Amino acid sequence: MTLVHLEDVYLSFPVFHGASRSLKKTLFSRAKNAVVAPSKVGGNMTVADSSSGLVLVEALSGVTFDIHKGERVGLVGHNGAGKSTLLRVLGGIYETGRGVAQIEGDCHALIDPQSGMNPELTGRENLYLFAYRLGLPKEKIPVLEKEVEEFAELGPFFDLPLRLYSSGMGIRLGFALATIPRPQILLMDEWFMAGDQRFQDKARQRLEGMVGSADILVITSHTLSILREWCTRILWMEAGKIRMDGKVDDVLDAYEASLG
Ligand SMILES: Nc1ncnc2c1ncn2[C@@H]1O[C@H](COP(=O)(O)OP(=O)(O)OP(=O)(O)O)[C@@H](O)[C@H]1O
Repeated sequence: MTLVHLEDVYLSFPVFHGASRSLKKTLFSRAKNAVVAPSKVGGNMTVADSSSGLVLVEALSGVTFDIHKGERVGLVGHNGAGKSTLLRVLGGIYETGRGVAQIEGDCHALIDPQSGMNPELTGRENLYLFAYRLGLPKEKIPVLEKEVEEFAELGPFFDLPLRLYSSGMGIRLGFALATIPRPQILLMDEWFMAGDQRFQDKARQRLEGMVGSADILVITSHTLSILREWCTRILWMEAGKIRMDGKVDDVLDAYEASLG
């Protein structure tokens, strides 16, 4: 069974510059519980302990939803609404502070195209490392090697260390590697689609194959046309909470209207 079940999930981050005078002034000038009113950027800030002055940002605040097999869910919301944090909770990268996060099924997160890559190794060696981590059988590697080399189009740079790559070259290789698995639950951050226009077109084709074979997709994006095309359901997040959850056109129309 493939399923995502979140129940009353909370996650806060400590603010290490919480001691700054101007921030304290802002927080303590509010009501007794010192909560900064929801703004159009970031999660709410609270003073967790007034004696130490520990300040927390509430990235997720009482998030509850289920996602079932066959659903393609888009996350929208202002900057700092909690979309990437939610994606990281689903991917098991962050533990929840409170609440239940139940993820049933093999899950793969496309969040940072270069995560897990070693800058001292060549593109080809990074491919071997990636295949080893995935536990792929040895006989599959030559086929993958050809596929990645052709897709990334790095020419002689494929056999040079990653530290010599431009950022776009790093993205090409990272993308080619990260799109090898065929998970049941696919999590995707929009940064993943960076790269030059020609590469984006190729990348899109490759992604479509990956998305098509996944049982569940969760994608964050500020590009609403992508969400309208790829999703069956939208979660609109605001300051760590779900503001609206429903059909693509209903939610995106309301979201667009709120942008003014
Ligand atoms: N590692 C971290 N340490 C401290 N605060 C964090 C951290 N990650 C996120 N936050 C805070 O949590 C809140 C939610 O951030 P998140 O990155 O999830 O937002 P987002 O909706 O993905 O934003 P964007 O659209 O700008 O990418 C923000 O207020 C942010 O400042």
